[in-house]
Amino acid sequence: MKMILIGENIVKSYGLGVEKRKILDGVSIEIEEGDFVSVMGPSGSGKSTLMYALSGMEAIDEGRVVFDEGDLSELGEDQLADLRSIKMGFVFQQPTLMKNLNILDNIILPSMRHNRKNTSNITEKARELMKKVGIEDLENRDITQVSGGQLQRAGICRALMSNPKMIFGDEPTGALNSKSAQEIMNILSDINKEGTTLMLVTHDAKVAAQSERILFMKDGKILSEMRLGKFIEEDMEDRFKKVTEKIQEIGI
Ligand SMILES: Nc1ncnc2c1ncn2[C@@H]1O[C@H](COP(=O)(O)OP(=O)(O)OP(=O)(O)O)[C@@H](O)[C@H]1O
Repeated sequence: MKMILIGENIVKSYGLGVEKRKILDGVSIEIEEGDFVSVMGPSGSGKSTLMYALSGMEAIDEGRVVFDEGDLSELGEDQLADLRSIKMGFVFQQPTLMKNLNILDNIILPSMRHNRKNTSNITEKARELMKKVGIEDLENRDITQVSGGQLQRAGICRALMSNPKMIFGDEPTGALNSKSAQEIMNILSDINKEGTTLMLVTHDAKVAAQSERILFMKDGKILSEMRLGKFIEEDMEDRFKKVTEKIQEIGI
């Protein structure tokens, strides 16, 4: 299987002089195309920083990141921005949508940067995605007129507009009630089943239990890894138990 993402010995510090703190302390990671990886760990352990380092959002101090066979250190800022907007998709806890635009326009806005001429194709694609995630009737709504779960669905549509190879999710279900959270997880799982690689940072054992692999981080290092294999709904209870036991065992 082809590796979509390789991180080798990543070191990243924040701050200067006596304030300098190592946030990633020699992290190595390999993610196969089509994989679904969750990252768990205590608050401040470096999970989000790892995600930003792997997606080229944050420069690293040492080590190497290779995404889709390209070394990120060889790319300039503009090339990195292009890579992120074409081959990667991002879903955050709270989607950052524009208040003065309706849901549809928010979804298509980032795609206009690359494809100004073909707006009808872009709109068609956005409507197709909105249908897929069940918000097709909300395109004219203001972002203040929809629920948190609906807003997150719009965020997912926006992330999928460029058919990215990989989706990075930083607590994508963190702000949602458990029903909406599971609905978002079902959407993300379906996207993964269709071949998109998925990496999620989460505090939620139920979310992590639905992934194929879990990386457990502490103090800027990957402490251990759990391989759960492809998610099967019937195994949820077992998987959840395994994850919670591991969390207790390693004390995170
Ligand atoms: N831009 C920054 N400048 C300085 N320090 C930062 C910066 N971003 C993150 N940090 C610090 O790095 C550490 C790791 O942050 P990070 O967000 O990666 O942790 P996390 O494991 O994702 O935590 P959480 O679960 O709370 O989101 C924290 O102590 C944080 O305060």
